[in-house]
Amino acid sequence: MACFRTSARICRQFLFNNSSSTKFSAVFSSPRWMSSGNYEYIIVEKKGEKNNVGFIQLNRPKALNALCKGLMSELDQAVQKFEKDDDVGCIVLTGSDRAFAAGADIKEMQTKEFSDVWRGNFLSEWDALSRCSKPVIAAVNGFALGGGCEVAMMCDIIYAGDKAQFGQPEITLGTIPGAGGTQRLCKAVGKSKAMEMVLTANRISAEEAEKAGLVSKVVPAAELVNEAIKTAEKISSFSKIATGMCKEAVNAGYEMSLKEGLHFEKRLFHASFASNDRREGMTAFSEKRPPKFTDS
Ligand SMILES: CCCCCCCCCCCCC/C=C/C(=O)SCCNC(=O)CCNC(=O)[C@H](O)C(C)(C)COP(=O)(O)OP(=O)(O)OC[C@H]1O[C@@H](n2cnc3c(N)ncnc32)[C@H](O)[C@@H]1OP(=O)(O)O
Repeated sequence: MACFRTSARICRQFLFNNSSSTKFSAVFSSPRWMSSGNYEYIIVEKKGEKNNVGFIQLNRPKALNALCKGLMSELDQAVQKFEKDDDVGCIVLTGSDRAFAAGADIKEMQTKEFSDVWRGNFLSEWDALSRCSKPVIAAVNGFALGGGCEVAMMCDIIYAGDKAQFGQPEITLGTIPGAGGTQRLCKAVGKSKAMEMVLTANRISAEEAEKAGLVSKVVPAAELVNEAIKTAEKISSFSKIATGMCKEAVNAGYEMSLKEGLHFEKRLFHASFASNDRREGMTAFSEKRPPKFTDS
């Protein structure tokens, strides 16, 4: 509500100063005004004692956070906004108690034809999440199915509430996962479990997901978001250059041979010696005081 009052005040002030209608329409059509926190499908806030955690909550409860075009485009916008925000060191992405996201919007996809998705390269534009240089924690309660599970796997860490369920049920719809479900899932849980999940549409529980390596922590559902924010605050307290390098090195390991990955890691380690934060971190240790990381 506060953000709406601010926007309204800005508009009143602008209108007072600029009476011409062309300028009026410029204000209401300007992307900045539209993306000043007025989202239809998500809630976007900064959280943590130092306001250094970017918090995005999928908020389309009537459709169990089904990933429609509007939601995915708002999610893309919000991730890009936090990517550029120097105060934010880590992002938390969550849904509702009942659903993180029950998949891509089936009703929206139902009428699409092959030529639409092929020529339009459907889904290719929504990659801000997987390209984000800052760590992203998925806090999953309830259903993470299809595209919902895929979005969670685009994140760097998955925390699950104890009632969470993960699955790739696309085969029940006569299709297959289309945003990493056959690729990232395989790397996370191994071929056999991944193949079983995509071929049978069987869901796995939070405990099974943790046992299989898809999830790094299971907590009581009610504590999930706070636990994720706590971890995000800790990550945000470190050097943003070092956390970005850690994320890049781990993800590069997915794509490279061990030899290439070790080389890439070593070169990033060497590069960290060019940062003020590395100098500050090692000096603070020797002087027995907490470091003050300032690189952004
Ligand atoms: C930075 C940008 C990032 C973006 C990333 C982009 C990529 C990611 C997205 C693209 C992925 C492409 C490939 C993926 C494809 C899919 O995901 S296909 C869908 C896979 N999911 C499913 O098959 C699950 C479908 N839902 C269900 O099986 C059930 O709803 C349920 C989850 C088991 C819950 O059942 P129940 O408790 O009985 O509730 P319902 O009555 O079924 O549902 C409540 C309402 O929600 C609607 N709904 C649920 N899921 C969807 C959905 N996937 N799409 C659209 N709508 C859905 C459901 O229809 C109900 O609504 P009403 O009918 O209006 O009451």
